[in-house]
Amino acid sequence: MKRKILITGASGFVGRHVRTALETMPGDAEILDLNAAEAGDGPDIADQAAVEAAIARLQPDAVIHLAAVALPAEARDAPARAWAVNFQGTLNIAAALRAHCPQARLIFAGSSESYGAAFALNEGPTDELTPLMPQSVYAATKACADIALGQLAAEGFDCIRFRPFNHSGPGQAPLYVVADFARQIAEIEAERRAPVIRVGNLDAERDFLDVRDVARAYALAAMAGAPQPSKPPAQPLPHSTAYNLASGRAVRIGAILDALIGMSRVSISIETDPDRLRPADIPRTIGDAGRAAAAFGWRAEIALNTTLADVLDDQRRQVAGRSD
Ligand SMILES: C[C@H]1O[C@H](OP(=O)(O)OP(=O)(O)OC[C@H]2O[C@@H](n3cnc4c(=O)[nH]c(N)nc43)[C@H](O)[C@@H]2O)[C@@H](O)[C@@H](O)C1=O
Repeated sequence: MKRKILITGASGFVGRHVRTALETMPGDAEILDLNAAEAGDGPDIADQAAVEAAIARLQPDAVIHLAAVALPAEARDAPARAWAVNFQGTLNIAAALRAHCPQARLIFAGSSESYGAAFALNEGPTDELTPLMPQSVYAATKACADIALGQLAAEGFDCIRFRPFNHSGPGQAPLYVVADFARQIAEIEAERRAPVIRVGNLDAERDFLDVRDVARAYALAAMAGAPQPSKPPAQPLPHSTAYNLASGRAVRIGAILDALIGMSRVSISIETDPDRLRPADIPRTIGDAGRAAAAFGWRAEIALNTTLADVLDDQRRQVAGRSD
């Protein structure tokens, strides 16, 4: 029997990698794409009736819920929309599952940003028992959805709350730091921009992952417990639990910039752009992903230099493909 996996936000950056992860994983997944299954762009997840109708009709075994206002700056500029999508939208999906497919599992893409000010409480890696102390609108919407799902999980709802740390990879929009720097370098190499790269806060330190490692965690969680014909059943995941997805080490944004410039064939100077500095930027994030390792054997596998090289190549291809 195929396991029906519904992905919200399937056509987004992470969604495309989740689809690939599911397709290459043992077990038999039928991928349902909420975007493609519906007319146009699919139901607005903030629209409860539309979400309910879609879930009642599709009857998924698991939902990987990725659809979100994912850019912190966008959430800051349109907070009502960010709350409607990230918080109310998540509750809508949970409510629809409970009403129409109570056996289904919800996999929630939360965020390390939810820990916010609490990162400063820890010297070393932050684990899942650290309080959520969000500092931005984006982080608050994700933290509240995480807490609300934790409450439903305590009542027996099958829900896995992931808290992924920063992740990058091919296909990421050049609005996020790695793809942003890579895009500027690719444009400089193509002589479409002066050899000056514009940057924000280079002193921030982040625990970076490759999106393909994150996508594998979501796919594993969706497939766990699914029958696998020629193998023993996958280790069932403990329910009702939050999991960090992290590498366990922090890298200075300045080091990411240096590594990307080091991969380039041109000479580039650096200029701080005050518009890229944020009102409240967490100085340092490091995650402890020991719980995910113990529960289902997940570890970050792809080296940061591989991610950076792949993102730079991806941006070079995109810049070369542009006619302007
Ligand atoms: C975990 C979290 O991860 C993402 O949110 P983000 O952390 O805001 O991502 P970012 O790549 O824009 O910033 C990372 C760091 O890099 C610094 N930084 C310096 N200079 C530039 C710069 O020039 N551009 C950008 N974008 N950032 C810069 C910036 O100040 C920050 O400290 C989302 O996926 C979100 O959905 C999510 O959940």
